[in-house]
Parts: sequence; structure tokens; C-alpha cells
Amino acid sequence: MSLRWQPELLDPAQPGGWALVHSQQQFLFDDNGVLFPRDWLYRLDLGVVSEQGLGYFDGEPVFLFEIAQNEDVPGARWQGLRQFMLQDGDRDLFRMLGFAAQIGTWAHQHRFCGSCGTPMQQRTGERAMHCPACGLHQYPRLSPSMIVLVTRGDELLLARSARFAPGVYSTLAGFVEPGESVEQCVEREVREEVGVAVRDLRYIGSQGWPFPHSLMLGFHAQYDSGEIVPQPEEIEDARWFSIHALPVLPARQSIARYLIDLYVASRLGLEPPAFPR
Ligand SMILES: NC(=O)c1ccc[n+]([C@@H]2O[C@H](COP(=O)([O-])OP(=O)(O)OC[C@H]3O[C@@H](n4cnc5c(N)ncnc54)[C@H](O)[C@@H]3O)[C@@H](O)[C@H]2O)c1
Ligand SMILES: [Mg+2]
Ligand SMILES: [Zn+2]
Repeated sequence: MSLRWQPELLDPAQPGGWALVHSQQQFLFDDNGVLFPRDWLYRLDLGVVSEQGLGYFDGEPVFLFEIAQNEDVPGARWQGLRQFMLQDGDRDLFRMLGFAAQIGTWAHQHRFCGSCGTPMQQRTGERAMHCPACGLHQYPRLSPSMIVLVTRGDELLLARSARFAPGVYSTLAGFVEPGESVEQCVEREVREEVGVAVRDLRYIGSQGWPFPHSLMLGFHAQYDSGEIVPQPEEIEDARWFSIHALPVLPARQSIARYLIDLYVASRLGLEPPAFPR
């Protein structure tokens, strides 16, 4: 892991430092980037709903201003987290922004106690919100999801949702439901989304995915039986693709792409790709 970005629980009462400004998966930036002098931001009166101490970037303390909506700031613009991910190069910057977006969204959505409605308070000493009336604690939210490449020899089962960019096909993914194991989730989601049974699941690796708070658990599975039947609401199209005639694939930074590239490399006897971090 790189040393440029180090998450840490900083006390927002500590003065100075730098700050990110986030709202609804977008960050404020200008010619100097996404980090603004914190004292300068206070003067803008941005309607801050939560302030969080995030950690250190290049050794400098970084805070987050979570604001209610994207305000116009002279000389600055807003850019979505996805755009920052797609800009190749600075993975540490994206890791910091992904963390900031998840913490900011969580803080924004837990301002009031879900049990009794009292305004929540930030705890000191751990990243948690606390209800002073009933004692409820809320921690940052994570949604475990499986993602799986299903293969049959030289063929890959890839699908697209109507939300994807035109022509893009990807691996199957879905959220883990209460009470099931990730392996059961893989079997259920594949059955639901394409009507196919799989076997020989192999866990490959995981990736934090801040859109908005998934933890992707990546698998490879062998096709077992069944014909492809796309799930009407979720899957626009699903097919077998030969490793020699693949469609437009997901972004290089995604574990979806890694699962595909890894399998293709193994079939062709090529060097395995680098894991996207
Ligand atoms: N990193 C990657 O390579 C990669 C690739 C594909 C998908 N993903 C992510 O995987 C996650 C799951 O994929 P999917 O969209 O196909 O899921 P899915 O197949 O379970 O279906 C999506 C539906 O699940 C419901 N849903 C939304 N949030 C939920 C939650 N937290 N828990 C349970 N159900 C929820 C909604 O009805 C939504 O329309 C998404 O966050 C997606 O962004 C990541
Ligand atoms: Mg899905
Ligand atoms: Zn409460």
C-alpha cells in the first residue's frame, strides 16, 4: 500500500489543515486540485452538515466538509467521483476521495437517530455517530456484494444492464442478503440474473467500491448447467463471449475488469494483470 494517503481519525476541533468539499458523490476542485485551505473554506459559509477528520495526504492533515448541496464557488467546479476514478494516474487521490465520499454520505444520512429521531453526535475516539437520548451507535455503512466471472472453457458469460455505457458488457454482481454466505449469494444472483447454475467457486480478491458503499468480493465460477435467461428488470442482455472476440469491457480500475483480464491471461498463457487498488 502506498504512503501518500493514510486514513486516520482526526479531531475536527483541531485547527488548520486542508479540506475536501463533498456533496452527493461530487467534489469541489480548482486549478490546485481538490484540497482547499480549511480556514479559507470557513469564510465561504457553504452550509456544512458535517465536518470529519479523514487522515493524512502527503503527511498533511485532511478534513471533510460535507455540505447539503453543490454550491457555486467562484473559480471552482464540481466533478463526480467516477470521473476521478477514470483519470488514470493518481490512485492515492482516488482512494482518499472514495473514503471521503463514503464517510461524508454516511455522516449526512445519520444526522438523526433512526430509532428515536434525536440529533446524533459524533463520537470522539472512534468513527461513529451516537444518539445522546437512546444510546444508539451508527458506524460507517458498507454493503458486501459479490462479483463473479462465469466461464465455460474459452467462453465468458458477460451481461449488460441498461445503466451501462453503450456496448459495455461486464461480470455479474449483486448485494449479499441477510443470512446468506457470499458463496450462496453468488449462486443465487447468477441464477436470478441469467438463469444459470455454477460450480467450483474460487475466491479471487476484494475491492472497496465507493459507489456508494459496496465491498466487492470477487469470484471465478465454472458454468454448470442451464440456458441463459436474462432477468427482465436487471439484465438488458447476457451472452457467451469467446476470449478472442470480447465486447467493450468495464474500466481498468474495476475488479470486474480484473476478473476478466485474469482469466483471459490464464487461457492465453500471458502474464497475469496487476490487481486494481
Ligand atoms: N467494482 C466493480 O467492478 C463492480 C462491477 C459491477 C458492480 N459493482 C457494484 O456492485 C454492487 C452490486 O451490483 P448490482 O447493482 O448488480 O446489485 P444487484 O444485482 O443486487 O441489484 C441492484 C438492486 O439491488 C437493490 N439494492 C441497492 N442497494 C442495495 C443494498 N445495499 N442491499 C441490497 N440491495 C440493494 C436495488 O433494488 C438495486 O436496483 C453495486 O454497488 C455496483 O456498483 C462493482
Ligand atoms: Mg446485479
Ligand atoms: Zn436515539
